[in-house]
Amino acid sequence: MYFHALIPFKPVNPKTRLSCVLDQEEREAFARCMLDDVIGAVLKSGCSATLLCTDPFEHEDALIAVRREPLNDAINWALPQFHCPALIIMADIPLVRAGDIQRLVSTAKDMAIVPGRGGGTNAIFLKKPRCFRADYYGASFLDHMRIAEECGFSVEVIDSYRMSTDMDEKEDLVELLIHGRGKSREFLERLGFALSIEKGRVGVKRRSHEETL
Ligand SMILES: Nc1nc2c(ncn2[C@@H]2O[C@H](COP(=O)(O)OP(=O)(O)OP(=O)(O)O)[C@@H](O)[C@H]2O)c(=O)[nH]1
Ligand SMILES: C[C@H](OP(=O)(O)O)C(=O)O
Repeated sequence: MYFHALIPFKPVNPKTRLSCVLDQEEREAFARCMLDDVIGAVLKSGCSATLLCTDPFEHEDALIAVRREPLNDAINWALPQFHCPALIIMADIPLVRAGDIQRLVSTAKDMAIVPGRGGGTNAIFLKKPRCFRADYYGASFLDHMRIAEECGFSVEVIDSYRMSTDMDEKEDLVELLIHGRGKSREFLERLGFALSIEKGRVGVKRRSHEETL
């Protein structure tokens, strides 16, 4: 079935938690590459994409709505306008594939939710979006489960490595370098990022800087 994906996107000064390894221009380019990977998976899954952007932005494969208010206010402005099921999916999950999205939108429950690592929420599929309210930040997964209960929704929690892995901190880049197939992995490699395999957990290093991050 055909669904509409709402993708919040912050094109200006995004991903500040990656400032230790990427400057602002690089973070903006990285965010665009991740967005391209996510939009690619969304379209391939048969859904359409609308970006909810904090600033003016253009994308040949998506509709754009510019909403300057904070994330939750922007989503909660959009949700009541849906008269059909809707998918909210974050732009920083570049490992996502079309099959993952198809699994999400084919849930038999009223809502399917994908937790993000560290307490967040990376995707929510809502059969009745007008009844729901977004509450991102903090332990948003728990907050969204509570709101679903208040709405009387049945819920499927989707266990998906690829959709749960968002690129928030430098350690997350390890997953992208190992499992990524799209533009964002290529982008990191072009900047000189590579795995740093020493003892303990695998890390990343940026070869151009000759330093282990
Ligand atoms: N519309 C909208 N989208 C946002 C906003 N803040 C973040 N996003 C998007 O929401 C998703 C998850 O956001 P975060 O992981 O917090 O990304 P971020 O704010 O760029 O990263 P940090 O600066 O490191 O917190 C990404 O798709 C962002 O592009 C906002 O204020 N408005
Ligand atoms: C928006 C926020 O993202 P995180 O900071 O957890 O990546 C959340 O998922 O609630």
